Amino acid sequence: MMDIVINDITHRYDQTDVLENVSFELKSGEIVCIIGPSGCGKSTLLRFIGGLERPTSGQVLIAGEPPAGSLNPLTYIFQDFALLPWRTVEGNVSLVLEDHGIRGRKAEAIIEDVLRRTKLLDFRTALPRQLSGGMKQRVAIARALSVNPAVMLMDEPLSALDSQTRELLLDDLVELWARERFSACYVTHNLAEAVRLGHKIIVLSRRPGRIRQVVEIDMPLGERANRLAELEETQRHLWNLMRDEARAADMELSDVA
Ligand SMILES: Nc1ncnc2c1ncn2[C@@H]1O[C@H](COP(=O)(O)OP(=O)(O)OP(=O)(O)O)[C@@H](O)[C@H]1O
Repeated sequence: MMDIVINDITHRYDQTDVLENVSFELKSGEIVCIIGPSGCGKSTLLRFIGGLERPTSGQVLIAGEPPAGSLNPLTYIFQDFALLPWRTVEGNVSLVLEDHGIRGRKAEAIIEDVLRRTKLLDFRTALPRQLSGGMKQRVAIARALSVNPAVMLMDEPLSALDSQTRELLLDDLVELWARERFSACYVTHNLAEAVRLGHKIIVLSRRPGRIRQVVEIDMPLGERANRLAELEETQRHLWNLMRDEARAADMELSDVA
């Protein structure tokens, strides 16, 4: 069980204030979504949580232990899948295991396990170019699961997909969560995704990103697909919070261009 405490993070790059006094908790078994207008610091925040960069002030505190045998407690999943085109599905998964010195029988067992959990067993020898976008992202998810992460750090993982594929993968993620109760910090522009997946939704203001509101949703994840009408109200509330900020951020970006 591993919880993450984001404690009063403030950050600036050169002249740019990016984040201001951001604090929240990511509890084990919870999906926390982060939404906010373009450029408000969502990806930056995720990099701090993953330890890729350090904030100007504030800390990311880790409480508890990652699961036994976790090779990489904080594991990213990106929008662009980041698969090696010349490696098969299983070859792409085995690559991260090789990075951790895991080969042979042990690697095969892990690969088989994660491909089963992501319903990719029949595609193990396929190359990325033979796969749809949705399947590629499933491979990326399988690869992330193979290191037995404590928390998955997901940066717009479904944004490159068309809306039907996105819907299918949302279902997959919900099903996976129902089985495994993984923890995730999930950055998205898509409010519909946030209300389908988030136990907690952190709404950031435009840059410098400050927390405007933390919206908690009690409805079990597994029921949400069938109770969209009830979620619509929350989604509208989120959009009301975001609209002015998004519009202002939009104007700012068009000035620069
Ligand atoms: N390495 C860096 N050096 C300087 N500025 C940076 C760096 N990385 C990000 N920024 C700036 O910090 C701000 C926040 O960027 P970030 O990518 O975290 O925002 P975001 O909310 O994820 O944006 P989007 O929703 O468009 O992906 C932006 O103004 C960006 O230009």
